Parts: sequence; structure tokens; C-alpha cells
Amino acid sequence: MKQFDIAVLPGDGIGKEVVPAATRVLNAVADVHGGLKFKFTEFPWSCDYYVEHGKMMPDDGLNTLQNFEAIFLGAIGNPQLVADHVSLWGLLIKIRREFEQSINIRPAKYFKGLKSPLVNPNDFDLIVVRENSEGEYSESGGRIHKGEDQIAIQNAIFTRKGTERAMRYAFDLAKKRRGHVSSATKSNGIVHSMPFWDDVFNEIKQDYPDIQTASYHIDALAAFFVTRPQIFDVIVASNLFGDILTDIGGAIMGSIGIAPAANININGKYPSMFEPVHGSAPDIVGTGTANPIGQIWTAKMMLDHFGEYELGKKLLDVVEEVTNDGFKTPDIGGTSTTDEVADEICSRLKKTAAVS
Ligand SMILES: NC(=O)c1ccc[n+]([C@@H]2O[C@H](COP(=O)([O-])OP(=O)(O)OC[C@H]3O[C@@H](n4cnc5c(N)ncnc54)[C@H](O)[C@@H]3O)[C@@H](O)[C@H]2O)c1
Ligand SMILES: O=C(O)C[C@@H](O)C(=O)O
Ligand SMILES: [K+]
Ligand SMILES: [Mn+2]
Repeated sequence: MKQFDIAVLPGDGIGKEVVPAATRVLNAVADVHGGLKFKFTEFPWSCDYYVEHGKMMPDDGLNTLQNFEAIFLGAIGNPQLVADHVSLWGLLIKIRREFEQSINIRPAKYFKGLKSPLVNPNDFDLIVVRENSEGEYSESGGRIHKGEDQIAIQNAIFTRKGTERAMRYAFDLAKKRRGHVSSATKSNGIVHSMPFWDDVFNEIKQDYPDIQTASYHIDALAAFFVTRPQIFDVIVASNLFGDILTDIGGAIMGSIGIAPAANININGKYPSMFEPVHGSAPDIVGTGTANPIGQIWTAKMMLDHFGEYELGKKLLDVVEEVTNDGFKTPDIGGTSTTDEVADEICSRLKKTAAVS
């Protein structure tokens, strides 16, 4: 019996609702397989934890997490208790950086049974490779003076290493997909980092003669996500551009509540972390209406990461089937609760086990 040791961090808000739903589904997946199981160890690190302890996680938190095969995270943030930049940098971004999860992959595709807000959604299937360790997300800078003399400086950091790494990951991924990489730039307005980004992209693409490429300024690219998402295969983007694009990716599928993400440690030194694109959704917390699909699809990405592709595919197929049959939370036009959706997915998974 194969066992996967997973650190579970539900975090804040609806994270505490969709994570238990998804771990239940993972247990059903394990039953279907028969030869593997998950050992979940839960940690309460969150804004509530901060209120009690003055920090988002214990000082040795990363040491604790290091021994797990993966981290399964819900969402972080409760601005009523802790300022968002404090909660994010104290836990989510800390883990991404310290565990060298330098790549964040975020797929979006036309999803069976979902009404996209696009009039003609076509059959899009794209994946954003978001640089996850530097760029616009940087601690370099500061605030000085008070009143009308106040100054805030925020430096974006683009290293050759980080930029190349994200781009090579995107090209390698495109080889396994439809062979196309689009670069998200803004070299017309951002005069240092983005022309550098373009130079590196033009250099790296020489190593991949079979891959077709395109480059778009991020403003036009964002619009194309809405007007013609089907033209995209792999998109490589800086940390901030990738962040924004992937909320649009969720939106064009039908809801940000279904978009998944994987923070990948590519050097194998630390665990990777799996979390949905969405946040803690304070506006719907406690209503039982949070869509669990983003968290469940994230679990599928974790299965892929473990090499369990067939099982991952089976899981996503069942999710699409359940959605198509109308078991939907209100954000995608249904009346089901978080638990009803998860329960239906579990029972269908068990049925597939019975027939196979
Ligand atoms: N990775 C993360 O942990 C992460 C990501 C984004 C935001 N945040 C944090 O979450 C908090 C709220 O941020 P926000 O409001 O900008 O973004 P959000 O993603 O939490 O919510 C945006 C909108 O989408 C809806 N939504 C999100 N997930 C949903 C789901 N599963 N089902 C149904 N509807 C869903 C919300 O109700 C809200 O209307 C902030 O503290 C922010 O910093 C954390
Ligand atoms: O900005 C971030 O990375 C936090 C959140 O918005 C996310 O997309 O994970
Ligand atoms: K999240
Ligand atoms: Mn985001």
C-alpha cells in the first residue's frame, strides 16, 4: 500500500470549508484505487492563529512542513483580523519562497456543464505558468516620511535565473501539449524589466525550434483571454501578470471558485504546494455555498504531481460529469451546497470503482 503524507492547511474563510470537502474526495479516490492511501496531518495556521500567537505559523513551521510529500492549502486571509500583506507574506508567500516553489501552474479550460460568461466560449484549454518567486512581488523598497512628503518605493526584481526558469518550464510544458508558448510582456511601458523579459524569451525560444511563440502586451493579452481564449496553449507570465491572468482564467470558465493551482518545487528539495486560485471569500464564508471544485481540481493536480495521472483524469472526469448533471453551487448557477457537490463526487467515484 502506497501512502502519501500530506500536510493540510485549510487556512482562513472558505478554505476551512472546501479543504475538508476535497480531502473527503481524496479518500474516495484512494478507495477507488485500492492500492494507495493518504495520511492527512492538519495544521491550524491562519489569521485566527495569528490573533492567538502573533504570527501566522510557528517559528519552526517550515521545518515541520519539510517532511511532508506535499502541502494541501485552502486560502489565507482575513483582513478584519490581520492586514492582507501580513497574512500572505507570513504564510503563503513564505512557503512559496522558502520551499523554492518557483513555478505556479494554473490551468483554465472550457468546463463541461458550466455556463461561461463568454457568449462564444469555444473550446479553450490553456495553462498559465506564473513565475512564483520574484518579479513584482518583492520586499525590496520601503516607505519614508510622513504627510505630503510621503514616499513609497516598490522594486520589481527580475533575475535571469528566475526568468529563464519560468520560460524553460513553459516551453517544456508546451512540448507535452499543443506546442505553443505566449509571453506576457509590457515592454512598451515598463522600460527595464520587461525589455529584459523579452530578450530572455527571444533567447530561450531558440532552444525550442519546434515550439511556436507569440508575445503580447499584458493589457491586450488580458482582453484576448476574454475575446479569444482558444488561441492560447501555454502562457508564461511574471508573478503579478500571472496572478491577474489566472483570475480571468477562472472567470471565463464560469467562476473563480473552480480554478486550481500548483506551486511547484522543481529541484525536488522541498514539497510542492497545492491550492486553488481563489482566496478566503469573506463575503460567502459560513453560507455553505463555497464551490469546492477549485480545491478538488487542485487535488487532481497533486495526483498528477505524484505520477497518478490515470487517477487524476478519472477524478476530473467525474467532477465534470457531476457539474454537467447539475450539482452546482450558486456561483455557477446551481443551488447545491459545498458538501452536496463533494458527496455526489464521492458517490460517483465509488460507482466507477464498482464497475471497474
Ligand atoms: N491564495 C490565497 O490564499 C489567496 C488568493 C486570493 C486572495 N486571498 C485573500 O483572500 C481574501 C479575499 O480576497 P478577494 O475577495 O480579493 O478574493 P477571493 O478569491 O477570496 O474572492 C473573490 C470573489 O470570488 C468569490 N469566490 C472565491 N472563491 C469562491 C468559491 N470557491 N466559491 C464561490 N465563490 C468564490 C468570492 O465570494 C468573491 O466574491 C483576502 O484576504 C485575500 O488576501 C488569498
Ligand atoms: O497574490 C498572490 O499570490 C495571492 C493570491 O492572490 C494568489 O493568487 O495566490
Ligand atoms: K488559495
Ligand atoms: Mn490571485
